[in-house]
Amino acid sequence: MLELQALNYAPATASGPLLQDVALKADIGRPVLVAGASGSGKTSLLEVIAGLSGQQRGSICWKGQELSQRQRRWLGGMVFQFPERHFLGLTIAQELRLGHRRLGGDQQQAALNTVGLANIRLSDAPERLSGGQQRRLALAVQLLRGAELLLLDEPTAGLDWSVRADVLNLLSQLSKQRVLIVVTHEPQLFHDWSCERYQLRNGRLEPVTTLPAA
Ligand SMILES: Nc1ncnc2c1ncn2[C@@H]1O[C@H](COP(=O)(O)OP(=O)(O)OP(=O)(O)O)[C@@H](O)[C@H]1O
Repeated sequence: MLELQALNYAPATASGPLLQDVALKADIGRPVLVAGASGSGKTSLLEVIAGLSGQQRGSICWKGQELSQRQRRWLGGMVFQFPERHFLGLTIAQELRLGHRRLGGDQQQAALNTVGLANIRLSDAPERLSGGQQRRLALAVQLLRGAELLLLDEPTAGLDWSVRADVLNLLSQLSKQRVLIVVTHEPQLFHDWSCERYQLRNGRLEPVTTLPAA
């Protein structure tokens, strides 16, 4: 459903290519996990897929059609590692309405329930939520937008183990109906996750069959 071919990304401000000859396929029901050390290019990869950056070479196709950078911005539901840098709403309710302008109370509550935020106060500022809750809120906005492609940057970073398990369960559930790509520097946390696994090293992506040691 999503297919990247021979992707090269080399912004003018970098001394060399950040992504080189990247190929990847992702489909509904089969989430993709990309592991990589800090600086290997994980966020750059998601940003190019989401149309926040443009590649120099290669193609990104969705359902067999090549997409422009602008079309990718529309398609991709990016959940940043630090969503608080991207919040626009002054309250949680306003933030949710970015995903759906005429949002009814039931839809709002359903989205919050889905991401495990059933009991938060909608009149609070999004910044009052914990880091893990902020990522869930950002995810709820993308679900309300109806994003068919979810791109998650380090969804487990900085969470304690019990919350991590909830996040992994949530991602598994979401991947049954959407194409999902997760990048992480802690792939060991995903050891029993059913997914396609890749390793990113210095901008080069390789499929992996065994996980690196924890
Ligand atoms: N626009 C840019 N211009 C120059 N260098 C960049 C640009 N974007 C990213 N880089 C550099 O490219 C490398 C890869 O960055 P990227 O953020 O994609 O890595 P990452 O794997 O997500 O790292 P981390 O896990 O630390 O967030 C880093 O060395 C970064 O400083």
